[in-house]
Amino acid sequence: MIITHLSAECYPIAKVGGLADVLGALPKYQNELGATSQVVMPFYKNKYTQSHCFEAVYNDTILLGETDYDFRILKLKDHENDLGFDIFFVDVPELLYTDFVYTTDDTERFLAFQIAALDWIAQGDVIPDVIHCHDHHTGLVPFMMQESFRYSMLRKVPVAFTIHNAQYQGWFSHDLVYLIPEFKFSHVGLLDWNHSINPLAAAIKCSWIVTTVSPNYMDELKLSANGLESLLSDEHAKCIGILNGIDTEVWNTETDPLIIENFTQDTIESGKLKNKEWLCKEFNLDINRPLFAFIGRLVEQKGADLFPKIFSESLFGNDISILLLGSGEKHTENDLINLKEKFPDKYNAYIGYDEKLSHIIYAGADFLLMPSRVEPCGLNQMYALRYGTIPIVNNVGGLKDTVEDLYDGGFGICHNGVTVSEVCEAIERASEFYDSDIFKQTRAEVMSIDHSWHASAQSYLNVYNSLNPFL
Ligand SMILES: Nc1ncnc2c1ncn2[C@@H]1O[C@H](COP(=O)(O)OP(=O)(O)O[C@H]2O[C@H](CO)[C@@H](O)[C@H](O)[C@H]2O)[C@@H](O)[C@H]1O
Repeated sequence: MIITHLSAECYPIAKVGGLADVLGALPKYQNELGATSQVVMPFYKNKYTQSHCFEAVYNDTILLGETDYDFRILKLKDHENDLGFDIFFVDVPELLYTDFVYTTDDTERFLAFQIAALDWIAQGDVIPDVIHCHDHHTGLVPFMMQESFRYSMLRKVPVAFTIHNAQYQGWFSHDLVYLIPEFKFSHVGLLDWNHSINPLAAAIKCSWIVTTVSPNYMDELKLSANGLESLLSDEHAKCIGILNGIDTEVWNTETDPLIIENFTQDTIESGKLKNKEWLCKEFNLDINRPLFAFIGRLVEQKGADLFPKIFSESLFGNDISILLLGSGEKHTENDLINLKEKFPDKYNAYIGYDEKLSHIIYAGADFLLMPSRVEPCGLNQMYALRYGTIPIVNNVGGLKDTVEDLYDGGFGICHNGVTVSEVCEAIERASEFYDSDIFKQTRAEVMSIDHSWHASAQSYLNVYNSLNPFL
């Protein structure tokens, strides 16, 4: 079975968030199960693309509205590829070769990506058995495969679509409809949602199957999906939730080259201590206090707007330390920077993106905070568990599917709702747990919870098979 994934991100080539982690792992695990799974993504200007070798496998021109753009399909050279899957890049130098994955003007960029990818796939000798699109940046692919005259040869190819985050939908004005390769205009309604062209909505309408990244998020979307609730309810028969996994080769405390000291379940205490020591030294925190951490995008979805208040209150009332790694909304970043002055030896923040630091924090922290208002799956809590760090989570989405509260015989701390008092109370519970007899035993035990991709990669293969039993 040949599966072609289309995505804007893929780890380790270009990562903004969890989408990249999924694309960097799922194809590898699918290949281990006997499939031929590959990724197609844009060619950005970054450290990875500038330090690796690529070969051009296709050259052509796309027409975007009235403008021609030359493009190439590049393949990462085999001898440089240790990803576990083939990866192809759509190189449209004028639009996609930018320093950042996302910019303020992404409509044309990602349309160019989708059209060039489909042009290349459509002319190929080997048409994939399944095309699997991820998030709104690839949301017009299912529509174009079904409706654009140019791609009529792809009409019978099953197309799966995964919603990693329904908050972002890629809306643009109908004035730009001329950018989409020609289709029967009476079908324009398939692109529309509330008087805009909505790539996420179009993908839900036109894909053969729609998946989300946890079962619970699938249920939640019917009630809250940033305006798409009724569409998801109407289309529920082709919707299914499959829990994300994590790449247990990358996220392995025994071999992780990014952490200060490697450790196993047997050496967890000394291993975590060495990583915590490094963090405390680097960020001027007291090693004897329980260390609470947050890693992620500083946006409302993650509860970040409340962090200044939550942190102030918790640090004032408890003998704890808090360390934050993240970037996002500027006013939140500023508030979080200013807070350092108030609690110089109990709190610190690194505003920015740092993969290595994130690994050390998962390894060295005692607790990981995830007060997300919405969390389609969440990978951080699974990385935390694997690194012996207890997650403190709001009971939503994939967090509900993966974290069981201590009160229910589980191993984590769950709260219901994202308010300052709910989260502060959860932090207090965690501090008490830190001092209890079972804390060390629990954190060693959680390391062996299996969240690897094995089961979920198979679930995706089963889904593809259900679309075409002859695969
Ligand atoms: N400043 C920083 N420095 C270093 N690393 C950082 C970082 N900020 C974030 N990260 C890393 O980015 C990833 C974030 O993954 P998540 O799945 O938690 O969130 P995200 O909201 O991006 O993903 C969306 O897609 C994924 C994948 O489906 C869903 O799990 C999730 O719920 C959904 O919101 C983790 O690997 C984390 O360590």
